[in-house]
Amino acid sequence: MIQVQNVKKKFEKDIVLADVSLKIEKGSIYGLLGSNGAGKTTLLKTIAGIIKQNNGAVEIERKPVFENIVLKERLIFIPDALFFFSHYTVNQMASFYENLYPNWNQERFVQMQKLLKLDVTQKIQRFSKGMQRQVAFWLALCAMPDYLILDEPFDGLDPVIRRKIKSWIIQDVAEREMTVLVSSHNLEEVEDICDAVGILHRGELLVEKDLDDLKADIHKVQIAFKNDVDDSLFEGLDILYQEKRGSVFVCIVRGEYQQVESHINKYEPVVFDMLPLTLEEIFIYEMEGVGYAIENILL
Ligand SMILES: Nc1ncnc2c1ncn2[C@@H]1O[C@H](COP(=O)(O)OP(=O)(O)OP(=O)(O)O)[C@@H](O)[C@H]1O
Repeated sequence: MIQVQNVKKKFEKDIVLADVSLKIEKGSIYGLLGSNGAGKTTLLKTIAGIIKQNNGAVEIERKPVFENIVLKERLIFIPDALFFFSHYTVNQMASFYENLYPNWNQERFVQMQKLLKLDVTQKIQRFSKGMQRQVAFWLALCAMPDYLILDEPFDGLDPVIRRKIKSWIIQDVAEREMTVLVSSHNLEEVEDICDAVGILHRGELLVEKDLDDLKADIHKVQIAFKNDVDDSLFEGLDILYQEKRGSVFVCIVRGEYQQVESHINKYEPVVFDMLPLTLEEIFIYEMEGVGYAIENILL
């Protein structure tokens, strides 16, 4: 488990992380979203133990991460700007990783090469940007980390490789309870893999949600009635948003599916649809609730 408690980080006088607390359960994938300059990379580097917070605590398995060599053998951070030693081939870089990470899996390295089809004798810096990113994931996943921290990880990967890498990550989470923290500007980019999402804005975590709960608990409802309905219909629902399009009411309702359904059915609607919301729509309504327009925060 990763636990961040009341973390503050300043660069000179600039407060980049104001007072951030979050918890990432073992074997889960957490998406950290936010606009440019929100503080995502700073938070990721703090959690990876690369930089030290000014205040608060960053712990993995209840131990401080900063300068913790034992923990770092089980943690990999893939930054947005990749780093490889110049002139190193994939094989040489793999040997470097093998020395650094005790759980290095050579068998997996060979298997993944068959799928990625990259030349292990090629100098990494001669590869394209997307191919270098493939190498970063390849090496990271062969180090068998218990904690994988990814900063804008999918930029520059083609859709086929992106899907393949996401499925490898999900497999490691499912099979050996790897814990993943991934940052992105883009909700759609991470919504298919994350269990929970937090939105960071100007150094503060605005909302943090478990996605299954969130999706199960919020619905778009379209209803129409033959005659006028009395106000008790809406009073009995937790409505986040409501508009009338002709004779059809369109509402965003929070609540358990069956409860909402049975409440509305009592009023004998002639049209009644309950539709799931996209994650982006859910966040738009949630963020409006706390006074922010999500369009200004995410892509
Ligand atoms: N080493 C540093 N020295 C001084 N200021 C820094 C340093 N690193 C980051 N900052 C500042 O901290 C703020 C947050 O930067 P950070 O890279 O964490 O944001 P981000 O959310 O990852 O942004 P982006 O999505 O654009 O990558 C920015 O204002 C940045 O200028």
